[in-house]
Parts: sequence; C-alpha cells; structure tokens
Amino acid sequence: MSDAILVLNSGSSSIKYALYGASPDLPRLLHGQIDRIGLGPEHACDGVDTPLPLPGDATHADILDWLLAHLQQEHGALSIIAAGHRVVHGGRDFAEPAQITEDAIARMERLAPLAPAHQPHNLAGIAAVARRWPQVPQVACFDTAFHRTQSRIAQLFAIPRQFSDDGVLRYGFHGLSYHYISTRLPDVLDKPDGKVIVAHLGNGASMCAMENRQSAATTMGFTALDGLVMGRRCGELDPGVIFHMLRDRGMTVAEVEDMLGSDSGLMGVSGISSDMRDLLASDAPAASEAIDLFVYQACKKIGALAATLGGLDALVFTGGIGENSAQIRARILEGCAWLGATMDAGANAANASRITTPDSRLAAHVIPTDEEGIIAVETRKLLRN
Ligand SMILES: Nc1ncnc2c1ncn2[C@@H]1O[C@H](COP(=O)(O)OP(=O)(O)O)[C@@H](O)[C@H]1O
Ligand SMILES: CC(=O)OP(=O)(O)O
Ligand SMILES: [Mg+2]
Repeated sequence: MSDAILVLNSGSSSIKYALYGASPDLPRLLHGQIDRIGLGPEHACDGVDTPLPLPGDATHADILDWLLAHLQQEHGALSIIAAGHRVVHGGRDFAEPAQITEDAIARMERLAPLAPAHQPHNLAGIAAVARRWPQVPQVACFDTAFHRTQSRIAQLFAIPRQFSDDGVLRYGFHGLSYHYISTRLPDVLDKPDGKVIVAHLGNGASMCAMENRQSAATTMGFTALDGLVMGRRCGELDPGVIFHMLRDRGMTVAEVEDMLGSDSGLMGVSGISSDMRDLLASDAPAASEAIDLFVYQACKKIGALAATLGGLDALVFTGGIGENSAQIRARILEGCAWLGATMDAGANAANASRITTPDSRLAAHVIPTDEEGIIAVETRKLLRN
C-alpha cells in the first residue's frame, strides 16, 4: 500500500477533494469536485463527469460520507496517513495551520456563526474523516491566517475600541488561495515583491492587496459578507440597511442574515442566477445590471486597494470567474485604464498567463488557484514537525 494525504475543501455549494502521494514533491493522484450542492449536485473527477448515487437534496454531510466511502472503495491500494482541511474562519485563535484536537474543534465551532455558509461544512468534513479513519491525524488550514500580516490599521473597524480588543476585526478570507498565488508570483511577475492586487472571483469573491507577497489589505471583513458583489452575498453594504430591515420591515435576524448571505449578490440583483455563466448568456436587463454592478464594485475596490498600497504594479485574476471569464476580465481591465492597464485582447480571450500588452504600465495576469495544493503542503509540513 502506498501512503496518501487526503485534502477536503468544503465550500458553501461545493466540495473539492484531492489525494496526494506522501513523498516530498506531493504528487497529485486525483482531484475532484462536487458542485451545485442544494440544487442537484454534480460530480466530476479529474475533469470527467462521474455518477453521484445520491438524491438531489443530499446535504454536505451525506455527500461527505458517500465520498469517503467511495474513495476507500476505489482507491483501496492507498493508505490515508493524514487529512488536511480548508477551514474558513480561524479568528484570533489560529494564525497558522493547526493539528485537529478536541480543543481545536471546540474553538472552530465557536467561530461557526461568523461563517455560517462554510464553517459547519468544514467541521462536517473533519467529523466524517474521524468517523472513517479515527487514527488518521488531521490538520486545519485557515482562510483567515494569510491576512494576519496586515497592519493593525488595516484590520480595525471604526467602532468603540472595546469591541476591537475583543476580536471584532477585519479578518479577511480566501487566504489559502492568496497564499498559493503568492508562491506563484516569482514564476510569473517581473516584480513579484511589488504592489500586487489579487482578485479571487468565484462564488465567493474578494481581493487582496499584497506587498512583498504578504497580505497588506483585503476586501472581506469580520465575515465573508463584506466587499465585492458575490454569487449570493451582498458585499459592501451600509449597516443602516440591516436596522431598516429589522425595525421598519419586521424581518427577523435570521431572515436578514439569509437575505444578505444567500439571496443577494448576482442572484438577488438579477433574480435569475448566482452563476456568472448564466448571467453572461442571458439577455435580460436585470442580468446585465447584476454584471454591471459586479464590475463596478470590482473596479472601485481595485482603486481603494491600490490607494492603500500607494500604487500598483500588477493585477492577478483567479477563482472560477477570474480564471475563465475573458469578458469580465476585459471589463474590469477597461476600468483600470487609469492605472495604466492596456489589455492584450488575444491573450485575454485565450485565458493566457499575461493578458496585458508588453508595454502596459500595469501588468495583468491569470493564475489558476490551487487551495487543495497549499493545504497538502501545509498538512505535510505540520505533521513532519
Ligand atoms: N467560463 C466561465 N465564465 C464565467 N463564469 C464562470 C466560468 N466558469 C466558472 N465561472 C464562475 O465561477 C463560479 C465558481 O467559481 P469557484 O471559484 O469554483 O467557486 P467556489 O470555489 O467559491 O465554489 C461559478 O459560480 C461561475 O459563476
Ligand atoms: C470564504 C469564501 O467566500 O469562500 P467561497 O468562495 O468558497 O464561498
Ligand atoms: Mg472557493
């Protein structure tokens, strides 16, 4: 039997998974994903559509149990020696990956209300592995951890300081994706340690301003609701809207949380879909309006983050939309002309690595992210120590 490391990345509507050989170069043995959870899940493994013998309303927990049984059955020649997980919220407790213990689980559970669409699914993955392979050491890798290099000012909200002292801070998310991208910058950029904005545009969407390949500022906050327009999340919002909904419209806290976390964003504005592909294919005016707002907010945040860096050398696109949608990248780059971006239309249409012309003052790139890969690296590193 050969040794393997299992990686689980449970998101709001998807579960991504991978197996890696345990040797130092961590060869990836397989990679799959189950999408559209809640809508009628679809499964693909190594790019091939693969049956998922579960009902359309299968939950994350059902799918995780099936997945682990399936991996054990199909890959019986592999011995799982460790499991690494994406955990979205690490709060103040976790600035680095952590081996999973009862105490770590209790701390992660306490943070779950701050990431209701993610953390319970992350914990369900940990529990499913513990049930199937009780002896296997597990590691949690946190989306918030990469941002802990930020200055205190970048993390502060302008609220009474006792709340900041108590941890009500801008934590930021998508840190595993940003960490991975930071490791790729030297391969791709002329000035990898310069002023860079990475735009992770997926179902959840955020941006990270980096200098010296470290996080200097980010658009998400205490929770993953802040910042950009997302598939189903509102992004930047006047907090007064929440009080209006509670006080003047008779909504409950749970209803407002649902509205802002699940019924807003591209879905809420278009009334059609949370999936950018559906909106780009639609000729409904509300679909174009949702796309216009997505692009407008993206450009606005690039301006704000560039200001925090005092300039901008490079812009990197990643995530499902950032990696695949030439149209959205083109529109965002148009909005960055004032920062010196001149798009190379052919390179952009081909999802090439560099999508600006050689003489463009701002360099724009596409770098496919690999959250699973960075989890495997961190898991192996922690368990070897
Ligand atoms: N070719 C494409 N054009 C536009 N959008 C795309 C394309 N391919 C994927 N997407 C978008 O990417 C999103 C998923 O991104 P991804 O980063 O995989 O999400 P998550 O990890 O948050 O589930 C989809 O909702 C879809 O809107
Ligand atoms: C934190 C977050 O928004 O993650 P995702 O993009 O996977 O929903
Ligand atoms: Mg994601």
